[in-house]
Amino acid sequence: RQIEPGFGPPRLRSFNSRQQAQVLFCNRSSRTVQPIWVNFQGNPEPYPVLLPGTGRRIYTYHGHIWLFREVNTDVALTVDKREIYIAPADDNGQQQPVMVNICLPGVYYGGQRMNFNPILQPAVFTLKDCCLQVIRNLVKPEDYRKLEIVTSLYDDLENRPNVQKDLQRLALS
Ligand SMILES: CC(=O)N[C@@H](C)C(=S)N1C[C@H](O)C[C@H]1C(=S)NCc1ccc(-c2scnc2C)cc1
Repeated sequence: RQIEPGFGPPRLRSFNSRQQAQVLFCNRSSRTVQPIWVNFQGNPEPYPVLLPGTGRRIYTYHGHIWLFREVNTDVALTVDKREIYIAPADDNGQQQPVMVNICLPGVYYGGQRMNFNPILQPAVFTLKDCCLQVIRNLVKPEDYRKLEIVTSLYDDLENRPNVQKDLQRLALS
């Protein structure tokens, strides 16, 4: 990826292909998922949420970039083990939609081993990440430092998932 001189860091952005693609967003997780479209300027645009276990047939375009987050917490979900999803070119106009299986990290839903009770699949967060998510849900940020825990965990709690931070990281990867 060549870095354009003087235009700041590279940005991940959707390609304006105008080639329509029909996909099926499938929320195979126990969380409420917010699809986020990375627009042509590289800015994240949130779309309507999908409740746990629901799907929705949507129109997007070849080369458009999506990522999926738990609503309110921004916890990252994955599609085929990846953080971003790029809508595929339409296979010569056969309009059968492409499945987009949105799962918690570490859960893979696809290939031959389709597990038909996907919602029960265990998430693969570390115990620490699970605990940080729970504490962030219970404690207001201004109260984190009242908790009698090792100070390094204050930083971990304050270092909550963030879409902009992840887009910058993904642009460099
Ligand atoms: C020229 C162009 O590409 N414009 C963008 C704004 C368009 S038309 N986009 C960007 C993404 O590729 C999706 C596409 C739009 S806005 N498609 C309509 C649409 C509307 C709602 C949804 C969603 S996502 C979760 N629930 C719904 C209803 C998905 C797609």
